[in-house]
Amino acid sequence: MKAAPQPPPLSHAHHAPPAHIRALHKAHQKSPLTAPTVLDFDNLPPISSPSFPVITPSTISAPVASAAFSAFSDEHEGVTSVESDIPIYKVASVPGLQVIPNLLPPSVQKTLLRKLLFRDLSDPRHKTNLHAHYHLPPPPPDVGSYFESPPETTFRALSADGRDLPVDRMLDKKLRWVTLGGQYDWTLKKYPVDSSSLPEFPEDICDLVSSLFGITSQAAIVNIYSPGDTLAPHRDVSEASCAPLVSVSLGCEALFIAGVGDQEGVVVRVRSGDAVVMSGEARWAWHSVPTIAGGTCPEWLQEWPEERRGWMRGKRVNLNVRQMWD
Ligand SMILES: O=C(O)CCC(=O)C(=O)O
Ligand SMILES: [Fe+2]
Repeated sequence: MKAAPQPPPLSHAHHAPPAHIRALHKAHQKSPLTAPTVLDFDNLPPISSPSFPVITPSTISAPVASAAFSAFSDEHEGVTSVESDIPIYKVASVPGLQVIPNLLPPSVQKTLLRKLLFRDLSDPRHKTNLHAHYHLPPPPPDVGSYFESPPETTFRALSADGRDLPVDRMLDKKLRWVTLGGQYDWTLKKYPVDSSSLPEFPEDICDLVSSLFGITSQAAIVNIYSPGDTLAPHRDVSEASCAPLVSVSLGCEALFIAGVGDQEGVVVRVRSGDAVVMSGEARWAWHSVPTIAGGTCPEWLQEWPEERRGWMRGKRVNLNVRQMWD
């Protein structure tokens, strides 16, 4: 019998990416989304072509997706029902890598953004990249979120010689990530040992992810990118579970690279509402984001949020969900 797969040892978090993934990343830092090396699910080659890059062995059924979306929806954005089953594509060259293009309907994307950026970002237990450098008191209850903070709001630097951070600059430039639930320590590259002090993972997001993908969300990184930003090649190996890693893209388009071991990697064009699942062998794949493309936010999302019109036009938000243990 084949032994059950095991997560790699924690020391793997400190391994350097292989040269071929670094080269692929570098080659796509300036390349257009339409480069011939890019796998684009809106422009797949004809299915008869001998090197057809994907297989579609399964779907998320329309009733399952509809139930998941309607449970998640809020009155503000309304409910959308799903008419047909949603295909899950397996990328033939990277075993275990799955892409579900166009999974989340617009109303669900807007609801998700509001939960992440209005609600969860306002909860000081979910840390951001800024907490190490600034006092970040939660927005007062009558204000509700940082997006509604008056423009004169500033955050005090922790160091005596640091400059204060105005709320505009915080939202437009400096905010790079928020961690939900299990608070990943980026310096030590691990999760805290004492889980009793962790904030709960938001229940509604956990329910959405578990009904669509069957994983138990225990930690997430919400990455907030601007055009021109990149994410260097890495592997997510700090979790003690082999459960798949689920990644949802919102806003501007990007290129996403993934490759297992020394096998050739793939470059996928990801759009707002797409999900990428790294399962099986690909759970420990090297991956990176070499390009975030400005001017590619879908039109219906460009003015979001109404409290700060146009913010989303220049952003890509990625929700990266993990199960830390079984
Ligand atoms: O932004 C993405 O698509 C990937 C993010 C990622 O790999 C991570 O947060 O570990
Ligand atoms: Fe990652």
